[in-house]
Amino acid sequence: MLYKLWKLARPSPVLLLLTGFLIILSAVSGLASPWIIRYAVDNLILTGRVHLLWMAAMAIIVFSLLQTGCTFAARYLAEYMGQSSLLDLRNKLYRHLNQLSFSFYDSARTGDIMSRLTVDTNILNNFFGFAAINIVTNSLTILGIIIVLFYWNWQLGLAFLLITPAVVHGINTHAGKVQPAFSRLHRQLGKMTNILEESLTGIGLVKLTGSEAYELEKFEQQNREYLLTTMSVLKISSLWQPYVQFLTTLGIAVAMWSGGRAVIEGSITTGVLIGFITYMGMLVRPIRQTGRMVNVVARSLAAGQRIFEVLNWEPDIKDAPDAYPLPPVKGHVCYENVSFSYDGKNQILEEINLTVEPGQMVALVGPTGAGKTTLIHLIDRFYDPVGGSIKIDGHDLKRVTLESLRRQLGIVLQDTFIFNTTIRENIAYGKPSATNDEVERAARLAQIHDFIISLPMGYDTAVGTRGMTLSGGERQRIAFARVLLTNPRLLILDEATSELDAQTEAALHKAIHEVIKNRTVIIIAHRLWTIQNADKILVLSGGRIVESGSHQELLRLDGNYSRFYDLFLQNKKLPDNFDFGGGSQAK
Ligand SMILES: Nc1ncnc2c1ncn2[C@@H]1O[C@H](COP(=O)(O)OP(=O)(O)OP(=O)(O)O)[C@@H](O)[C@H]1O
Repeated sequence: MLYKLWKLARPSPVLLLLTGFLIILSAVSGLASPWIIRYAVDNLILTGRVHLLWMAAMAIIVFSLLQTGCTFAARYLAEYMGQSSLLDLRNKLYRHLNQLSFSFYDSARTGDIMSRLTVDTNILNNFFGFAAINIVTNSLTILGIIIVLFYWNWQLGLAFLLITPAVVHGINTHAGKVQPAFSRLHRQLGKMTNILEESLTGIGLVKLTGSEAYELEKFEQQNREYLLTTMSVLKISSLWQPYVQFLTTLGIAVAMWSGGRAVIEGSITTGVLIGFITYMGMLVRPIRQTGRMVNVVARSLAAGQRIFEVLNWEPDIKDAPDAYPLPPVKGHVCYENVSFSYDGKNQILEEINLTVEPGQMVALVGPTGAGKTTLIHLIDRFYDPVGGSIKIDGHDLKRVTLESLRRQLGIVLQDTFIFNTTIRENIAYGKPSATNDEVERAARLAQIHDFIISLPMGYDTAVGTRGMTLSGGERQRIAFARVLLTNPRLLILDEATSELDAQTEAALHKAIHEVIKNRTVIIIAHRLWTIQNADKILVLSGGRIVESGSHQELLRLDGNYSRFYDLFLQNKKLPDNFDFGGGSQAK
């Protein structure tokens, strides 16, 4: 995992070398002070050369300044390298998430994904910058101190080494417990973010159903779990600091005892003992920090694992190796024996055969759950059929590039997505280069221009999260304008089912009328107007086409459609639960 993280970071070799050099300089200058103290005690203080003491004091200050400068520069460079890598990583993750198939998001937990992209990358932030530099600096400092101690007096060095097994054992135990604990912590955070994300997205439903208390309880429970998990992590990491403090004090006591005797016996000088004890004191910070860094590394490994999991998710639907761009679409669509299942068990569509000629409008009608939306999501390749094939102008969709296909399709779904930005940007979403005139022309055709200019800020009006400040009819007409701007030859529409007032209904019809002109249109029809004007109507039930023909042909057939149409005339709306005679849904 560490190697994978290293490969991910790909730091610049020049900056890396420079940082390494600065770290070594910082560690060496940090080691200088006790050495100077030893010299000053033995050669200046005990010999009474007071007038030279200022030089020793100055030397300590100079080395300390050097250490400060080098540490600053090394940290800054390491942070710069770390942040640059993270910038790339976040972009890479986001690009990857965009490439994943639509089906992935059917079951994915958005909160969890967001937490991986933000929290986990932020944890790596510590690892690449501050942890990496601390680990290297501390290791060098500890090694340097050990070398100096042995060089001064190997017996005293050995006394120091007495505490080493306890330190190593401590770090090991610490690391073994800390990593799983942090993995638990991250999972818990993902769960909490998920609950938050879902309840805020569905805040309307939460309020309408008076479920605030229920949502609060769910959140509080996860929040409590998070606290418990955090406490278990803190218990492990809090023990570490006092443990190291005790060990080093133990080392100092041993040094005092055996070193003091050595001074009295004359085998070492007073300066050596004082220098030795100063070094021992200096050890507390790097050892303690190394333990803390074990935490950071453990957290980073857990975070890295979750990030690599994202990068390993493969899109189900991607370009074939020999995929070619779909030539400009004329609008001929052909479904040949298409069948589909979401889970490999329940057939949602069976043996669908359908041909749409360029410029035709085909309406799909059928009860809820019949498979209408699924059928149109096979054209945009949100899903691929499990049997049969779909062709546009004779090109099998699996052979053309996704980008060229989707760029040429215009799709307006029932639950239109509106971004939290201005109306202008929402309309220009599929074509950011569009001029103001183009945006306005599209809005006029979609019968929404007059409404937009009646707003105080006109096209620059911000529409709130998911277009909350707009009505359903207005949102849909903005979506029409968005599609008109890209001028697609093939248009797929899912008409709104909701009841609209007469004026909005009329505006929407006029908009649809403009939108469908000179295009091939496949429309999931919920309204009388649309059905009557369709060149062909397909009645879908239980995943099969049970009747097909023009409105008049189907009425003459006097079958399910005509019964359904009579009902429709009475209700002014398609009855969702009408039995079209296609049997029960295949599920
Ligand atoms: N992402 C999915 N994963 C699994 N099953 C799904 C998925 N989407 C839809 N289904 C199931 O597939 C069947 C057909 O759904 P589909 O949305 O295509 O019907 P529809 O005719 O468009 O219905 P409606 O008119 O209510 O929108 C339904 O039984 C539905 O539960």
